[in-house]
Amino acid sequence: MSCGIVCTNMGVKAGKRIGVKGEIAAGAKSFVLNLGKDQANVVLHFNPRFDAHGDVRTIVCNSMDKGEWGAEQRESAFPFQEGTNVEMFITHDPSNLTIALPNNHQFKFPNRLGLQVIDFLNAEGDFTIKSIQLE
Ligand SMILES: C=CCO[C@@H]1O[C@H](CO)[C@@H](O[C@@H]2O[C@H](CO)[C@H](O)[C@H](OCc3cn(-c4n[nH]c(N)n4)nn3)[C@H]2O)[C@H](O)[C@H]1NC(C)=O
Repeated sequence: MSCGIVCTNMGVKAGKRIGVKGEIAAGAKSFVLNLGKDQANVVLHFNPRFDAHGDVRTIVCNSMDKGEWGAEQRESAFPFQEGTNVEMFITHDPSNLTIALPNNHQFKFPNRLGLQVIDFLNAEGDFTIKSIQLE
């Protein structure tokens, strides 16, 4: 069950950019941004783990298709600090999502669902969204 913000009907087409600004809680263990069609069809589950599920200062990404998790992808960069504000940008095309992080870190995650339009976004865990930009 989501306890953070939930956006639906966003209508973000390929090539458009989603900007998310928010605050990472002091003492954060983990937070999640899910983007996709809906809660069960997630093209990007973005999960920075400060210390959670056995991962320390690791970004874990995955997808969910009709409620089923895909294969995890771990990123080496971890440009996050507990108790700070952060801004991230996500764009997508038919093949990939591109995630732009602080300190000019950027990585790609495959668009496994072939999603053309991102309608859904939710945040969970130790992160409070302050603003969302659709550009
Ligand atoms: C080593 C054998 C078991 O593997 C582990 O299995 C765990 C359970 O499936 C994996 O954690 C899940 O990984 C998923 C992505 O693949 C999701 O991150 C899942 O959490 C879903 C979730 C968390 N949250 C959340 N709400 N609030 C916070 N802080 N987090 N909301 N949704 C996590 O519980 C975890 O990533 C996985 N670890 C490895 C190394 O594979």
